[in-house]
Amino acid sequence: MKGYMAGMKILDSLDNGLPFLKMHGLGNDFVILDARKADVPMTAAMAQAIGHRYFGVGFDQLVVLADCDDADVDITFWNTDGSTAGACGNATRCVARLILDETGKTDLTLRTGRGLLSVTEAGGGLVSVNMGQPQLDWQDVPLAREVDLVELPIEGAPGAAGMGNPHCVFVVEDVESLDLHKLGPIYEHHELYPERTNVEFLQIIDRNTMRMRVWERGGLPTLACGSGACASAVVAHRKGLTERNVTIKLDGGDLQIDWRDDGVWMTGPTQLVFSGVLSTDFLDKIK
Ligand SMILES: N[C@@H](CCC[C@H](N)C(=O)O)C(=O)O
Repeated sequence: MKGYMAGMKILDSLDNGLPFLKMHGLGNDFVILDARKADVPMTAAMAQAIGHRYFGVGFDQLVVLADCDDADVDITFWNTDGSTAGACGNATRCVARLILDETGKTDLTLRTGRGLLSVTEAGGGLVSVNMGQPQLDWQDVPLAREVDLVELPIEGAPGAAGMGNPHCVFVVEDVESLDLHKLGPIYEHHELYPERTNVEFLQIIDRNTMRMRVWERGGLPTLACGSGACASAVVAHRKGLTERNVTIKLDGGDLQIDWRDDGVWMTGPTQLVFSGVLSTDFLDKIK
């Protein structure tokens, strides 16, 4: 420990602590741990403890980076309830920004639970990620049984799509008036979704623009959800409401989504906020 904190005994536990980065993509915020050089064992209980906004650092998702043979980096996503997710679009962009800067490359391949994702530097501080083709078979979302994915047998006839994680997408008249804390948990735990689901509410502005609010699986509304924006663009297009290329206006800002022949491309900004160190004292207590 250097500088004015040198000699403060309690701060010794930072010297051998665990470094992390705090980033966000449109206010969807992440703690990023780098397990490429040193092992970072993670458990559901540790993720919950680090994610606590008062007793920990706080995040919407915890992201662990690891080495792998077939991509620039392997990424695992944890939710605040200690569950893991196969996809997280905003965190994928944030990690992409780190690796683009670290390597000096303009194109990357990232491994996530969804498989290999292509990334490209989009200029102006933006990053584009190909989130892959949407999963449009009921078993892949997954849903509990075979139903019409464009009009689910749920009041309001939402649509379903998988992006490596499940999504339930409602189209509504007035998205601002919705009480996400009331509605979110009802649909997150709907019996049609055996692995629970992320829940998106869309208001169509025109054929290339939508407003979206989200309740994420894991039990919280977030300011943005990249995979949710991709799933929403897919559902809205399949319902005949929008073109394949849309601007999605989220609470934290705008994402560009383009459903092309090779997959759903998502383009948006990222922000590195700060770096820190989890103290050994804290880590000993949460292990
Ligand atoms: N914020 C994310 C999605 C994170 C995972 C999600 N909560 C899940 O459990 O599937 C995004 O930007 O995609």
